[in-house]
Amino acid sequence: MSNTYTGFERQFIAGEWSEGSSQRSVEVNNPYSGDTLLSIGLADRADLDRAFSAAEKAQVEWAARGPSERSAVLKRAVEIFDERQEEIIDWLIRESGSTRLKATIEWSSARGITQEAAGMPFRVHGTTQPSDIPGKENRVYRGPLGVVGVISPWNFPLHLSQRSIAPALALGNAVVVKPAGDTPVTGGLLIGKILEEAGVPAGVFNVVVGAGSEIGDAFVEHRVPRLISFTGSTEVGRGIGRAASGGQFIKNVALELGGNSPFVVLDDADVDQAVSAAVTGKFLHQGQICMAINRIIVDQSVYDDFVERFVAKVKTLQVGDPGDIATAVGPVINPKQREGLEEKIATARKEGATVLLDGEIHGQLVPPHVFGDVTPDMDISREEIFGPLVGIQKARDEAHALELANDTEYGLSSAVFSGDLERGVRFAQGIQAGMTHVNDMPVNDEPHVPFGGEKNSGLGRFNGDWAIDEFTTDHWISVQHTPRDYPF
Ligand SMILES: NC(=O)C1=CN([C@@H]2O[C@H](COP(=O)(O)OP(=O)(O)OC[C@H]3O[C@@H](n4cnc5c(N)ncnc54)[C@H](O)[C@@H]3O)[C@@H](O)[C@H]2O)C=CC1
Ligand SMILES: O=C(O)c1ccc(O)c(O)c1
Repeated sequence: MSNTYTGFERQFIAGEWSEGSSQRSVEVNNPYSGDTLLSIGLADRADLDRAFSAAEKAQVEWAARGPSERSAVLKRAVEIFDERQEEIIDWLIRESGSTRLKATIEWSSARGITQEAAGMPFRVHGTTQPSDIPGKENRVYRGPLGVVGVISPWNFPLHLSQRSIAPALALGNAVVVKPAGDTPVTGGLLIGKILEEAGVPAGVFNVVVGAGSEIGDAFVEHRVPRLISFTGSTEVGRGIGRAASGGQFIKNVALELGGNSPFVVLDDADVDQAVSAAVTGKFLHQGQICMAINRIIVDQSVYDDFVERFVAKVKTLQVGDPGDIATAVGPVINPKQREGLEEKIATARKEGATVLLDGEIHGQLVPPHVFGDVTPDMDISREEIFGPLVGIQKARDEAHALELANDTEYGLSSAVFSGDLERGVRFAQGIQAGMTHVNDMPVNDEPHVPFGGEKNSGLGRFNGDWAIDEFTTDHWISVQHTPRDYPF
């Protein structure tokens, strides 16, 4: 496309692209090449206040527009996703280290939720309720919350912002988004360009790029937002939940947090199919996906066969330039994440795991590491890895496999392989998670099915009707048609 978007070095507030007012700025670097893509002056508290004030003001008129008008903006945004597909994919590769395959998947996911959201303005239903009080009519009106605050992470920055932004806007809310510092363009500013081109009114959508440490708390505690939609670590999400529900201005939260997905292979599984699912479910985006496989649990009867075939297939993965269509494993997002993975590798070795596969780390490129003879108490079993490492545990039998699968504080996604589908479903029903996939990998998302977790993986669900529930609220209005008799 000839007229690619430019001017990302600014905030998008009240329909204007303006310099951030903080003294601090952030350099955005390509995780593979190390090249500086751009430098942005960060937003300060005053910028944040301007964004929320603009959103509060613009939301009233936006909500008053008919459903077709709001839907039309989102439908135009879908067209722009199509017109600018290569531009969007290129930004995901350069800014987030996404491989071309993952960037294409993410473009499709973000486009898909935008298309799903375009139908949501027509799917908001109120109700009437009977009353025991003579002459009373009970009406329940369902409408927008007002202003929604979105805080998104760097791993699927475009989709994990858009899957909250698009439904919130469709349902008559206004939005302020704070993307992660590593991915301000794909996590927010690019969406600003797309929605601006699609005709979103000034102030209805705003992007503030700022340090979590400088504006993070102010964002969550602000008077204006009625809901904070956060995706990121459980540690940060816990604090946001406390601040949102316990601050001066109480508000709801939608939290999608960490995961520790078990991938279970039962004794009657198709081992080849399980191996293929496990390799993609572990190493797509270098494992930096909340749903990614975090633990592989294999019945002892097929353990050796699975391990041999899994390691052999992992060895064939190309590690390198994320822009090369043949690359399966690209760079991790930043040095901090790489250092964390180096620590996890050292800890796994120290705790006695058997090294089945390893390799040299070069810059942000961490090659796949596979550990065997892993036990549930090891760090690599207990913590979210968020990288191209995995431990394989041996289960005595099905009951032991389920015990191992549930031995975690998390409950986001999961998977089980069996030659008997209904056995797989019965096993899935025993897993304490928001999502389980039978004979498939745990990395799955579709715009119309409930996405979310249990336990310390978060609160709430995204997508489809579940998003409508998250981003709207009920107002009970009773109408007393005839004079009521009161006791006093
Ligand atoms: N479940 C998931 O989808 C994700 C989980 N993670 C986990 O989190 C770890 C760290 O990754 P990060 O992106 O640094 O996640 P993070 O949880 O630190 O940051 C996520 C978002 O929250 C913002 N933030 C941080 N502190 C804040 C505060 N006090 N108030 C308001 N906003 C704040 C960040 O700027 C970013 O936009 C990863 O190693 C991984 O384990 C990270 C990304 C996604
Ligand atoms: O949290 C995540 O990592 C993540 C990634 C991709 C998705 O489609 C999604 O819903 C969540």
